[in-house]
Amino acid sequence: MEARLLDGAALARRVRERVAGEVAELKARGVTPGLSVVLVGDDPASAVYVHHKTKDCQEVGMRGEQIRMPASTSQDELLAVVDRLNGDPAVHGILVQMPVPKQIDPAAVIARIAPEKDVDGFHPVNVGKTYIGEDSGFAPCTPAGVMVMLREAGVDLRGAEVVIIGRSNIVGKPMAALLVQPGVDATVTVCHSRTRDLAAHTRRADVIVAAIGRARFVTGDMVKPGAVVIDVGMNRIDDPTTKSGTRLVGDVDFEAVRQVASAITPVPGGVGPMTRAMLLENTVRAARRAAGA
Ligand SMILES: Nc1nc2c(c(=O)[nH]1)N[C@@H](CN(C=O)c1ccc(C(=O)N[C@@H](CCC(=O)O)C(=O)O)cc1)CN2
Repeated sequence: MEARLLDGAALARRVRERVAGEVAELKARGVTPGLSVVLVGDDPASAVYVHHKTKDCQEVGMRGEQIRMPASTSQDELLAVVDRLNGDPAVHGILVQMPVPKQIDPAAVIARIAPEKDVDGFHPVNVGKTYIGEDSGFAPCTPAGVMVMLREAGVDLRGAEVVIIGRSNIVGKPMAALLVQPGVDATVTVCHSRTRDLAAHTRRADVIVAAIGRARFVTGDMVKPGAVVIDVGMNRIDDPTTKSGTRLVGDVDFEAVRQVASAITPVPGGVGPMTRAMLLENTVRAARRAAGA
């Protein structure tokens, strides 16, 4: 039997509706949640993501601001913008779109964002809070979105074997932190490019989270029948049959794995829309905290 499709786009719509209600309540109290998104350079994919983020804000009634800076921007110039946003009470959330040009150290920029405005959840204070299960911080949007998808799909994580492929600071590591929290109680293995016999790990997984950044890396024979497969990958590959000549695929060989798994997320339309929705949720939470609500 083919796997159930976990529709991230539909779930993200529901999250946005809920956030819109929360925004309306805050506005009635005189607070308009505001997100400032900073894009340095002109990477076309990043420009599209930033445009979507500010548009999402406006659609739920929040203030969404886009700050574009040239690719030649120095680290000090970017830090000065972050400082200004840190001090602006109308800005509740700050996000610097990654990647930044090579003359800028991303860690220095992330560390400069006020933790209470770091709606990306990348600041060391928020990383620490995510690890110790302290919910006064912000969890990074992609793993937070995956947690909501698993919960809404009714996946029982207690004692489940979860194998994460990828150890990035944005996805793999925080994903592991969220899954092992008491109350979630998954048993987590984090695999990466140096893992020996990676398929031996994935084949015993009840849940696989693929976030390695390699197109169609997870093949059907790597998946235990009935496993739940979450695809975080976003890889653009050549496809002469499309108008653009390219196509977006995940880290999972979707057609093969859907024959084996019990549930699977598509790319596009899976984890990506939930990442955007969780950013709205973190921003409204930041505004609520700033208002003392
Ligand atoms: N500061 C940050 N930078 C980056 C992050 C991040 O969370 N914070 N994540 C990624 C990019 N990203 C958000 O910024 C992101 C990318 C794509 C999607 C998405 O919805 N994708 C769609 C497909 C889009 C397409 O067709 O190209 C989907 O999966 O359906 C959401 C968020 C790196 N940088």
